Amino acid sequence: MTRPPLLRLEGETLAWDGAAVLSGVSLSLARGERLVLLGRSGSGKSTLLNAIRLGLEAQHPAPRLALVPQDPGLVPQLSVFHNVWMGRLDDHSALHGLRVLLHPPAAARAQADGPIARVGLNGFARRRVGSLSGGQKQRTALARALLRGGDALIADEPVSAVDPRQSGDLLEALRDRFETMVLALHDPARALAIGTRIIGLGAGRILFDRPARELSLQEIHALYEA
Ligand SMILES: Nc1ncnc2c1ncn2[C@@H]1O[C@H](COP(=O)(O)OP(=O)(O)OP(=O)(O)O)[C@@H](O)[C@H]1O
Repeated sequence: MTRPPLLRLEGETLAWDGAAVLSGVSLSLARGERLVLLGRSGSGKSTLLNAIRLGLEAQHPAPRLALVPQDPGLVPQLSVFHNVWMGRLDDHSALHGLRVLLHPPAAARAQADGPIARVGLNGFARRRVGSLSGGQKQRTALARALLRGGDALIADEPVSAVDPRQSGDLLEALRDRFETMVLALHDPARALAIGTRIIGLGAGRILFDRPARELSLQEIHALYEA
């Protein structure tokens, strides 16, 4: 028996302050898909990602989501551990969360160690996030998502600040953790390597929505030309 899609959008117009960014947006998202959004800067990748997130959050029951926004919303004054552990804050009462943040117990530190190591931040758990490089901050946000887990990951250019070798490894870590992913990426080769399905955006609409295995790099590069 096929399971119903997690989300279906039908002929939607996505707009900010009344100005349409994307028109005629129709898509469905099934469990197990790794959907990658590609397009030039300003083509609407974040806008579509946001609409997908809102659509998923409106479901009953809503799937558990892990989010990696473009601005990852880390707290610079707090340590890597604290920021990573915040991925689980809503799993506990506010009081328990505060207690862990004030006096992290060994068990909480141990839970965060795996994701911190997986993103290559071994030995950084006690470092203040404000003292990290851009790529290290981005990896902290990825560790937070890995610790959180969930039914789907929604991530906006989650590896834009790390070098190409690391970015492939980090995307694999996300793939191993999340059955379903929706990613905005700016690297077509990475998109083809990680995605099961690619949506190309341009001219205020979805230009194509196709299985990754059917797409060539040349077809994707056309999105960025002229
Ligand atoms: N919060 C917002 N408020 C108003 N307009 C916005 C907002 N976010 C995006 N836009 C507008 O929507 C359009 C598409 O932006 P969006 O961020 O979705 O593109 P993108 O493809 O993700 O770009 P980039 O690759 O540069 O991140 C742009 O014209 C942008 O100015």
